[in-house]
This record gives sequence, structure tokens and C-alpha cells, in this order.
Amino acid sequence: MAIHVIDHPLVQHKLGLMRQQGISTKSFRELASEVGTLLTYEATKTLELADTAITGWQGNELTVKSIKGKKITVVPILRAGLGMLDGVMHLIPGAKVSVVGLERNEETLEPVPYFEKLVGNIDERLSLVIDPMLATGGSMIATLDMLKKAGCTQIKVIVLVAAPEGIDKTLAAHPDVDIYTASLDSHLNEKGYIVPGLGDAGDKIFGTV
Ligand SMILES: O=P(O)(O)OC[C@H]1O[C@H](OP(=O)(O)OP(=O)(O)O)[C@H](O)[C@@H]1O
Ligand SMILES: O=c1cc[nH]c(=O)[nH]1
Ligand SMILES: [Mg+2]
Repeated sequence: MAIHVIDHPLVQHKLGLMRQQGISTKSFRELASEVGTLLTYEATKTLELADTAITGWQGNELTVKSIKGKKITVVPILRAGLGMLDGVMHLIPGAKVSVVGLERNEETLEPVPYFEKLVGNIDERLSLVIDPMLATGGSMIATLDMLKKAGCTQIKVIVLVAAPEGIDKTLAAHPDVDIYTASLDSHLNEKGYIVPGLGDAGDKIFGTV
């Protein structure tokens, strides 16, 4: 479908803080979660509403709006996607979580799948895939392939930063998917890292470097 770059001042300010050299694990983690919340707000903007009858505070009949039938599963891509999970669940606490594990081979840049635990009835759910980084697009495309193979037909992607190369590849492979991001950065460097990017998001979230 399309890429949506969210230029809300809070998103841009927080993303700017994340780009600072030497940022602490604590700050990076907090900001990843906060930007995750803000991007989720934007990504859920198009959820359909239905009229629901309730009894109001005065005992009278009222019609209010509620989110229509659509069940949601949040899909963090291990490891780094876990850094956004709390922030996303903050807005949709009832969502079920489907976990996929993929690690990019840093020589070939190909994704290597190592874990898949999807919730039941995924064909009836909207999947919200979360990962801080979309670089070559390999990990995202493999995840979308996995979800579609399991029967999922409605998918939105939320990433903190994306590279144009990866976005083009992902949208070419999965033109039906909407991608929400805080930034479409300049390009990939010779090692497949996003420039200016955030560096290695997984390592920064888990404190492994
Ligand atoms: O678009 P791509 O070129 O596939 O790169 C992006 C992927 O790389 C990172 O994960 P990584 O493989 O480093 O695993 P980690 O989250 O365990 O650190 C990132 O979180 C994405 O999943
Ligand atoms: O820039 C990048 C690319 C892949 N994975 C990351 O963590 N950062
Ligand atoms: Mg990593």
C-alpha cells in the first residue's frame, strides 16, 4: 500500500535523541518504547469503529463508538522488536503477541529464521509487525512471508527507521502492506547499516555492546 513517515514533533524529537552517540541503554530502550507508542497511535488511525449501545452514567441508553471486531496480534521480530513491545501494548493492552525470531547474517545480510510462535486464528487478525530497523528489508520480507503463509491477510508494519532500499524491496514483495516509520533515512552503508540510522538497535536495547 504505502509508506507513512510520521513527522509529529514528539516523534522527531525523540528519534533525534536516539541518534546521539554514546546514548545509554536505559535511554535508548525508553525512547524506543515511547516512539513505538506514538507510531502505534498513527498506525491504528484507520481502525474501523462500530456503534455500541451502553447504559450511560445517568442510567440512560447511549450509543458510543468502539473498535469494530478486528482482533490484533502484535508481532515483535526478535530481538530488537522486543524493545518496542511495551510501548505498543500500552495502547492496545488486549492484543495477543506472536513472536518471530530472525537474525541477519552480517556477512551475507540474509535473514536467518530461528523462532516462530504465532497466535491462533491469525487469519482473523490484523498483525502489527514491530522492529526498530528496516535496512535491506530481508528480515521484514521473511516475516511477512511467514505471516501470510500462516493465513494472515491484514498486516501493518511499524519501524523506527527505514532505508529506501529496504522499503522499495518490501513494498515490491508485499504491496498490500502499510509501513509506518519515524524516518526514511538516506541509504545503507557497505555493511548494510542504515545511514544516519541508529547503529545496532538490538545491541543498544539489550546492552550487548
Ligand atoms: O532489513 P535487514 O537488512 O534484514 O536488517 C534489519 C534487521 O536487523 C536487525 O536485527 P538483527 O539481525 O541485528 O538481530 P537482533 O535484533 O537480534 O540484534 C533489526 O532489528 C532487523 O530485524
Ligand atoms: O542499521 C541497522 C541495520 C540492521 N540492524 C540494525 O540494528 N541497524
Ligand atoms: Mg542486531
